[in-house]
Amino acid sequence: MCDQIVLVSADSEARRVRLTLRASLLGVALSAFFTWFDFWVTGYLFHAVAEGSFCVLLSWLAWGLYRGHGQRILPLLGVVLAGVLLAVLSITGEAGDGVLIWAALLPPLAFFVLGLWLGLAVSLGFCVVLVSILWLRIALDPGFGLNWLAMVNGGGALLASTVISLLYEHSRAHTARRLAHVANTDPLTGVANRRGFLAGFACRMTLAQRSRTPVSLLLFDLDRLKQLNDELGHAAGDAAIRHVVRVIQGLVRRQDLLARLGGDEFALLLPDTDLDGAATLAHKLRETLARAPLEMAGCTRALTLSIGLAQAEPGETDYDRLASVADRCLYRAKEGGRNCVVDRC
Ligand SMILES: Nc1nc2c(ncn2[C@@H]2O[C@H](COP(=O)(O)OP(=O)(O)OP(=O)(O)O)[C@@H](O)[C@H]2O)c(=O)[nH]1
Repeated sequence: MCDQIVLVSADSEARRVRLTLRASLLGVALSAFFTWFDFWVTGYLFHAVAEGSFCVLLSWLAWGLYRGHGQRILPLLGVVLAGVLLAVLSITGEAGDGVLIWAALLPPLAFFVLGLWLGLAVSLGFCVVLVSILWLRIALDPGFGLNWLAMVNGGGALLASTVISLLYEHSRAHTARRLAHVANTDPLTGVANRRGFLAGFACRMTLAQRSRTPVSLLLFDLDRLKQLNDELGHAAGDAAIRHVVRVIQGLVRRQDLLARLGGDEFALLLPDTDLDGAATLAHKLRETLARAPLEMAGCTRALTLSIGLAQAEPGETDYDRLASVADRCLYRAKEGGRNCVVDRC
């Protein structure tokens, strides 16, 4: 639930809802115009009534989205309404063959507003329902104002626009996931970077607040990386950073959040863990790393960590205070000679 990609996709869902609200407002303006146009200029009363009803329903939908209600169900309702309107226009045949082509607008709208799977379901459902009703009408009533050729053209356009929208939405969603991954991940180690950590932090703290469980933070820093870089080269320093991450990943739980904040500084957020539990884990990390030396550039080096700890206050969701306590402890660990854990400061 607190996965960074999930968080970013929730963010893009919120953006989608905002765009849907704007599109609805545009739809309100357009349908109001066509209601007036068909009522006063063309005299198509049936169309004027349909467009007027659409305008009222769309205004209600836009108002709901504006108030932040039903952000899942209202967009679906909006697309279904648009489908019904397009189907009614196409099925009546009053405006002739040409109007069927407007049905091809529904798939792009559905994919944009509802995303990949719901968009696909609604688009295919619309294709099946519309084509079946039109086929029945043509079969039962040869005088109906639509011919087979118009039907094949309209059905083809509808199917083509479904396939194009599907391909587009699939590639858009893939690119969004990829970008989210790159933006939130440290390329050297594959764990979260500072940005990913802060997103995951906010989500875990909110869950902990709800469940009233303790959360602790470890800040740790690899000891004497500069010296290692100078002696064995930058590639060996990189290997040391990756080794630390590998060792720690073997010791933490799925719900813990490990991140490289920058350079040789790391953070580990431990949900459902108090300060004593965090201190036990911190000692284990330090000892395990010290017992797992890394072979690099032809020699074996034991790596050590300095670790500072802090436990969040009940109800606390702010990163800065928690990080400043853990950072103070980390500073003391470095001052105290490195390769140690400081849990109270
Ligand atoms: N190889 C490598 N080195 C890095 C990377 N990022 C930062 N560094 C180096 O890591 C060193 C970190 O230095 P410090 O944390 O100040 O000090 P330290 O040598 O680790 O010593 P203490 O932290 O005081 O124990 C700097 O020399 C940085 O240039 C990286 O991605 N790869």
